[in-house]
Amino acid sequence: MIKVKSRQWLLIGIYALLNTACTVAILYIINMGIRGDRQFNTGSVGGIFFGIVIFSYLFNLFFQKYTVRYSYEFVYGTELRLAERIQQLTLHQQEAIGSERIYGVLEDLRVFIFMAGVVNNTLNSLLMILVSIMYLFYISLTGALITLLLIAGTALVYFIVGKQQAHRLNRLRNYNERFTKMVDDLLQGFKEFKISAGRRKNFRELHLSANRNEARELDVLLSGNFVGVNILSQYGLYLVFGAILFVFPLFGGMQSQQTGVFMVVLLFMSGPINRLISLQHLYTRMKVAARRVSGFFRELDSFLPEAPMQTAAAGTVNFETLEFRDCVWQHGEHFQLGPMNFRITKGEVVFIIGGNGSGKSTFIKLFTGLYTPVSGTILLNGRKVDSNTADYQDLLSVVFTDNYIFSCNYDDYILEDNPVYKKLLKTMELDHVIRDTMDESPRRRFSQGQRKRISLIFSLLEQHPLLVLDEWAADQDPYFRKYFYEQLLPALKQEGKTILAVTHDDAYFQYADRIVKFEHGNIISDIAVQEGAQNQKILWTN
Ligand SMILES: Nc1ncnc2c1ncn2[C@@H]1O[C@H](COP(=O)(O)OP(=O)(O)OP(=O)(O)O)[C@@H](O)[C@H]1O
Repeated sequence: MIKVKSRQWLLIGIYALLNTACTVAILYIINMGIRGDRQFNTGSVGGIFFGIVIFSYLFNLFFQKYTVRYSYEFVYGTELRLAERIQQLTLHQQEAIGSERIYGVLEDLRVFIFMAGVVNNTLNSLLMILVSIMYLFYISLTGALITLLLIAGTALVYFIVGKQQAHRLNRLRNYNERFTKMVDDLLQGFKEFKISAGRRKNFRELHLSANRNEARELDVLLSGNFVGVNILSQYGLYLVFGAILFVFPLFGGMQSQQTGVFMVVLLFMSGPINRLISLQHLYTRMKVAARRVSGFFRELDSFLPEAPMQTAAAGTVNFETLEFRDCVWQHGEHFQLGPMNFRITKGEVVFIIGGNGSGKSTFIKLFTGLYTPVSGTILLNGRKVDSNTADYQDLLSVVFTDNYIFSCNYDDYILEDNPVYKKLLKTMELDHVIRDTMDESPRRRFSQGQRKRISLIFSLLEQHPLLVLDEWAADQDPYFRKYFYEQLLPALKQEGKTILAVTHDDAYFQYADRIVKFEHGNIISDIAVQEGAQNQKILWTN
């Protein structure tokens, strides 16, 4: 997931070498100074000392700022890449993934903010340990081997414990993902919880508490294990001291002066070792996060559709007819739409009707290219096209049943001082509710019927030839519903719009040119409404 380029490896290598050289030189000069070495009491050594300190400071500053930038670019860049990939998914794929996984990945990503600190501390500590060990070998081969053996043993314990910890951490992340879904329920279903004490109790006691209790225990266990291993390594270091002080002399050991220097070096080493140990939980968290994030991206990659074919009339689509031939869509094994044939011609008003669950909304998603047919062909102006292309979708404006109003304007039209927008506010009888043309004015809380009217206004501002409405009038009051069917739809038709509308309003069926009826995922009738029928109510029968 994190790719380090050869240029970056080179920079890390140069940094590691130079930084170690500087640190060794600084410590060497201090050591000599402490020992009161005469030759170091000269101005030139002082100059060298301050020179190295300033150079080392500036060099570290540069490198650490570089790694900080790299970490943040990685986190923020991956967030952008994630949003881009999600937008590339089909609706069906997005429905399959679920929002909690996406929130989970965003949370996983945040741990990489600490990447710069982890890399810098790890590099510095490892180098200091390496230099110290080399020095230990210089003082005493056997003593250094014992120390190395104990360090290797500790590293092995860490490796084994780290593996178990990673497994537990992964389970913890799964609990937290489920928790995100519950928070979603808590907020989205606030009203439903508020009106039922039993539901609230069950949510808290059977679901939320169980989830949080198990997650807490896992977290306690994880942190406890990390603390345990940290303490173990600290005491392991005391054991090395003990071995050098008490056991080693029994076998001939080192001379007392050597032992003193050896202990000083060991004490010096304990700093970087403890630093590495304290970073252990971050290593594990990053490892788990990296695995989860890259696994998620692999899943998204496997979803990515093949590059869509260009539409026949790319860029210059002039809508005349749209035809679905033998098209099929399946919701898993539960529901199949089609094989169905459907055609709509410029200027037509077609009503889609049928019982609940007959497949009307599924058809709308197929018609708008949100679902691509598993078989069959789509013909635009008589030429075969893919429906999941921008060219195709630029033909359409849609208001879904569960319409969503964005928190700001992501469209190409401008609302402010737009005379068409002003006129549409009047037409939809919203001018007394939305009194100005500010962009944020239509984005506050409205009634369901008002939200639908705002969405219809936005759809009309897109100025696309085909208007698709899924049960748009269902939330309108009787007066406005009548106005919609009797005046608005005919006016839009007159303007040249082609309209496909899902409806249950049988009182207004006469305002369509054609009525297409769905049953069990199939079109069972496609009937043209007789000319002049507008003056009489059509009674729809099976
Ligand atoms: N995302 C989905 N995943 C699985 N099954 C689905 C999905 N969406 C719809 N279905 C199923 O497909 C069938 C048709 O649903 P659809 O929403 O198209 O019906 P509809 O005719 O619009 O009904 P209504 O009038 O109630 O809105 C139903 O059985 C529904 O359970």
